[in-house]
Amino acid sequence: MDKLYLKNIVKRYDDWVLQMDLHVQSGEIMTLLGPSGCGKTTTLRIIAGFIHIDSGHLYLDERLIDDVPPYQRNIGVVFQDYALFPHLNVMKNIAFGMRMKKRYTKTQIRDRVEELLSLVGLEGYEQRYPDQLSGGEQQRIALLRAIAPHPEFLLLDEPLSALDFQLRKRLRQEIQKVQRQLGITTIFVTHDQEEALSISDRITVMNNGQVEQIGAPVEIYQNPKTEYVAQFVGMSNMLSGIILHQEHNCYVVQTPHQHMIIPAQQEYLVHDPITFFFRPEESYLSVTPQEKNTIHGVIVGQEYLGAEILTTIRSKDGQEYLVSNYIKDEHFIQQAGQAIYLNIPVNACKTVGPAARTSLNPGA
Ligand SMILES: Nc1ncnc2c1ncn2[C@@H]1O[C@H](COP(=O)(O)OP(=O)(O)OP(=O)(O)O)[C@@H](O)[C@H]1O
Repeated sequence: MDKLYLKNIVKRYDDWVLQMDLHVQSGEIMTLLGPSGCGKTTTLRIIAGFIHIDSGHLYLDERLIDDVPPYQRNIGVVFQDYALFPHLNVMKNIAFGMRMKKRYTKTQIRDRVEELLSLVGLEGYEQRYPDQLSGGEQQRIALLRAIAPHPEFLLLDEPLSALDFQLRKRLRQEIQKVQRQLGITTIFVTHDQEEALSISDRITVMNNGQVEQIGAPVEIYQNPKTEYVAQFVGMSNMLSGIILHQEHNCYVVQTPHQHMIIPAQQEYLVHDPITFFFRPEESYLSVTPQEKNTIHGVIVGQEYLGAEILTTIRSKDGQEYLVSNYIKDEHFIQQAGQAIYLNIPVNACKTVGPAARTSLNPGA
C-alpha cells in the first residue's frame, strides 16, 4: 500500500523545474539518490510542507495533504546538520517533539526516551548535553528526537554526511535497524551511491529535477535503464557501436575497436546504433588475447584500494576503461605503459535504453 504518493508534483525556481511522480510504500526505506542540485532536498521539503508546489498533489495514506501545514503532517525530519538544542540535555532533546504535542504524560515521555536510547546503545546518556557527545552520538540523538513523537513518516536529509567513513557505515546499519524495528516509512536522501545501495529497500535515482529510474538496489545496479544511471550508480565502462547482425541470442556489434558480442537483451535491428556497458569488476586483464571481446590497450595507471586494484587501460583510439581485480585472485600489479588485453565476458555486456524522458532543465 502507498504510504505517500507524490502525484505529478511540479515545482519551479526561475528556469529550473522539479517534476516528480513517486509512490512510497508503507514501511520501506526509499532513497532519493542524485548529484548536488538534482532536487533531493526540494522534494523532502515539499513532503514536509515547507515548500509550496506549483501543481500536483500529495497524499498520505490516500488522504490529500496539500493544505495540511507542516506541524500537522506528523512527519519526523533529520536534516544534514542535525543540530541538537545545545542548552537541553539528551532527555529533553529527545522529548522535545513529544512535549510539543502535549498528549503524553511525563512517565510516557521518560519511558519512550529510555526505550529509544536502549535501541541505539546509549542507555544512561539522559543527562548529558550535546557538547558532551561525539558526532556519531549526536547524530543518533537527532534521529531519536525525530522518531520519539511516533511520526507516521521519517525524512532523513543526508544525516550522515558530516561523519567519517567508518562511522557512516556503522550508523547506516543502525538507522536501518531502528527503522525496521519501528516499521516507520522513511525517505532517505543521499548523493552517495554506496550508502544508497546499502540502506534502501528502493532507490529513486534523480537527474536534474526528474526521476531517472526507481527500483530495488540490485535492480538499479544490475539493470540500469539509462546511461546516466549506469554511470552514476557504480563505475561503468561505456561502449557504442552499430549492430552488424544477430547470432543466436547475441548481437555482433561493430565498435571503434573491433566486433563485440553482446547478449540480445532488447530489440534492435541491423545497422541500429547501440550503447552498452560493462562493470570494472566483471572484466579481467590478460597478457594474451582471449577468443572474443578483447580490447588491446596499454596500462595508464593503477590505483591500489586494499582488497582490489583498479587499473586504467587506454585503447588505441584513446578511450579509457577501468578494470578491477581482486588482489587475492590475481597478483596483477603492472607497469604503466605495458601492453595488455582487456577481456569482457559476453554476459557482462549490458545495454542501456535511450533516456526515456525529455529534460525540462538546461544542462541535462
Ligand atoms: N529557494 C530557492 N530559490 C531558487 N532556486 C532554488 C531554491 N532552492 C533550491 N533551488 C535550486 O533548485 C535546485 C535543486 O536544489 P536542491 O537543494 O533540491 O538540490 P539537492 O539535490 O538537494 O542538492 P544537494 O545535494 O547539494 O543538497 C538547485 O538548482 C538549486 O539551486
